[in-house]
Amino acid sequence: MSAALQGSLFDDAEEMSLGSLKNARRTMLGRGAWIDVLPAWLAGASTLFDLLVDQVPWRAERRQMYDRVVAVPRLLSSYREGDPLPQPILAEARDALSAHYAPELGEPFRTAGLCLYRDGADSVAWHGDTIGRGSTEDTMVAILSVGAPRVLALRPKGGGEVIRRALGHGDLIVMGGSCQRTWDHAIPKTGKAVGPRISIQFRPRGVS
Ligand SMILES: O=C(O)CCC(=O)C(=O)O
Ligand SMILES: [Fe+2]
Repeated sequence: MSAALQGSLFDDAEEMSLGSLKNARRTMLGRGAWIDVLPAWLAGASTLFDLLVDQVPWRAERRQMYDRVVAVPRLLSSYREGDPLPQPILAEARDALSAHYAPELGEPFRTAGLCLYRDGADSVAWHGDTIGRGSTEDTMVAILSVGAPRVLALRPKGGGEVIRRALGHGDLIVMGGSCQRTWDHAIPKTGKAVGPRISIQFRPRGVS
C-alpha cells in the first residue's frame, strides 16, 4: 500500500483507547461463577477490527466429527505466552486486565486466542474452557469483542436458564470464579444477517 493511501486510511480511523475497568459490572451467576461486563471498554473498536482482519494469520481448522472431518466454523489465531501480539493495544488491554484483576486472580493474563466469526453461520458450541486448570480451579477468561455484536450465551452445566449478552464494538466480558467448570458458554449460530466479529480471549498460564 502506498504511504499516501495508508496515511489517508489512518486519518479516517478512529483512535483506539481503553476506558477504566472500574466501570465493569459484576453479575453473580451462582455455583461460584460470575461475569463482569463493561460495554465499549475499547474506543475505536472498528479501527482494531480492520487492522486485525488484515494482519492476523487466520487459520481454518478441521476436526473429526464421528466418521467425518468437518471445518471448524470460525477462523483462529493463537498467541502463546511471550508471543508478540498483533497490535500494541492488545498488550495494553492484557496488562490493564492483569493489573485490575491481580488481587482476585493472583497471576497475570498471559495468552491470547483470537477468533473471527465471518457471519452468522460461524459459531462455537457449548463448552467450558476446561482443557487446562479451568477444570479444577477458579480462574478467569477475559474477552474483548470488536466488530458486529454476537450473543455470548451461558448456562449451568447439566442445563438450566440461559443467560445472553450481546458482545461487539469494544465490549468486555470477564468470566470468573468457577465459571469454566460449573457453566458452559457458546456463540450460537444466527439466521440474522450479521457482519463479522472478532473476539480476543485473554487467559492465565495453563488455562485453555
Ligand atoms: O468468541 C467468544 O467470545 C468466545 C470464544 C470461546 O469461548 C473460546 O474460544 O473458548
Ligand atoms: Fe470458551
